[in-house]
Amino acid sequence: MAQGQVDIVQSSKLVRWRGDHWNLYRESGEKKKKKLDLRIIGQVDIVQSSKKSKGSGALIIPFLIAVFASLVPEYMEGEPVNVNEFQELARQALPKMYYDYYSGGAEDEYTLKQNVKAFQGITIRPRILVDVSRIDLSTTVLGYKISAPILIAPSAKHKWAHPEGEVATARAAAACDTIMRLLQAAMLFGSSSVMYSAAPTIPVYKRRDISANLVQRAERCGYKAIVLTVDSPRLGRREKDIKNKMVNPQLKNFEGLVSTEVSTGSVVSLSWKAQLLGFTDDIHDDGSNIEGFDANTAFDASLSWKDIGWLRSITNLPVLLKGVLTHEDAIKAVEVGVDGIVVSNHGARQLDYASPTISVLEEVKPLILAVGHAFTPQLLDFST
Ligand SMILES: Cc1cc2nc3c(=O)[nH]c(=O)nc-3n(C[C@H](O)[C@H](O)[C@H](O)COP(=O)(O)O)c2cc1C
Repeated sequence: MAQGQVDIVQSSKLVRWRGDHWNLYRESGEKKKKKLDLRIIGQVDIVQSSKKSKGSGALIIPFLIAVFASLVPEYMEGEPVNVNEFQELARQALPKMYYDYYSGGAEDEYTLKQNVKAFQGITIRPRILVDVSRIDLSTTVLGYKISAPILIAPSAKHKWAHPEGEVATARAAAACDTIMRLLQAAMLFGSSSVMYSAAPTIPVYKRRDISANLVQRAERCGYKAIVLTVDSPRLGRREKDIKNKMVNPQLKNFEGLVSTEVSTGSVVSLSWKAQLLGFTDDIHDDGSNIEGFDANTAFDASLSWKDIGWLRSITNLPVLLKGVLTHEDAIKAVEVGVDGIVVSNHGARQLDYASPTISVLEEVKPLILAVGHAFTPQLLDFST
C-alpha cells in the first residue's frame, strides 16, 4: 500500500496512511494557509505483515469494512478482535448511506437474517487426539492453489470505504494467497500485476458489445476466469438505499470503453443510458461512468440458459455462474457446459425470502468443494 499519500477526512478526524499503520489526527488549531494544524490522536495497525506479504500489501479481513472500521479505535476497548467488532466500528466510522449499502439486504432483510442464523445452526463435531501440529487448509479452485477455502466475493464500491478501493482488496487477496473475484464495475485497466488470480464478475448488458468488451479486457489483463452473476437480471429492492436516496459514484474505471462525443452534464449521463439501453449508436458519453448507470434498465433481463453459449463462445477463459441456489439449476449449469458454479443468494441483496446460502449447500451435496461456495463440475457426482 502506498505510504503517506492518502488523506481522508472522516468526521473531525484526518487519517493518514503511514506504511504499517494509520495515523489519526484531529485539527487542534487554526488553519494556517490551508495547512492544518494537526494533533495525532491515535495510531492503528491494520496490517498484519507476514514475511511473505511484507511490502506487498495489507491483510485486510474482511476487506473493506475492516479497513475503515480500523479508523476509529477510540470507540473500542482495545483492538477489534473479530469480524463483528470490525463491523460495529465500520458502522460508527462510515457515513450512514455507505454503511447501509454495504450491510443491507433486500426488502424485509429476512434472508439476510437467515443467512447468519443458518450458519449459527451449524455446529462442529470435534474429533480428539488428532495431530494438529501442522494444519494445512489449502485447496484448489479451478486448478489454482489457495491457502484456505476462503475467497473474496465480488462486491461493489470499495472506494467508499477506502481511497485505494479494489486495489487494496486485491493486495489483501494476494497476501492471503487466495482468489479475488472483482466486480465488473471496478475492473481496473492494467491491474493484473497486483492480482494473485482474479475472476471478474460481469452482468450481461442489453448492449452485448459492452459485455464482450469487458470480457476481452479481462482476458487481456490476465484474469483467470469469468464469473457471470445470474441472480441479478433486475436489481434487488434495497429499501435502505431507497430511503438514503443512494447515488452511484461516477468513477473513471472504464475510460475508453465507449467512444466519446457529447460532453455536458446531464446530457452525458442520459446519452450513456441511451447507449446501454440500445436506443442509439450515434450518441456517446465520456465512456467512463459505467458504474453510474441504472442497472435495472441496462442489464438484460431476458438473459436465459441459451445465452450462456454466447458467453462461452467469446472467451477461452473458464466461465462460472454465480447465484445458483438449487440442485436443478446446478445440473443445468453443467449441461450448458460452464466450468463451475458459485452457490449464492447474493448476500441476501437480491431476492428476499430466498434460501440461506449455507443451507443450499446441503441441497447440492455431495457437490461441494469449498466453503467459498465454488466447485468445479468435473467433481460433481449427480448419482446420489
Ligand atoms: C456491498 C456488497 C456489494 C455486492 N455487490 C455484488 C455485485 O455487484 N455482484 C455480485 O455478483 N455480488 C455482489 N455482492 C454479493 C457477494 O458477492 C456475495 O455473494 C455475498 O456477499 C455473500 O453471499 P453468498 O454467500 O450468498 O454468496 C455484494 C455483496 C456486498 C456485501
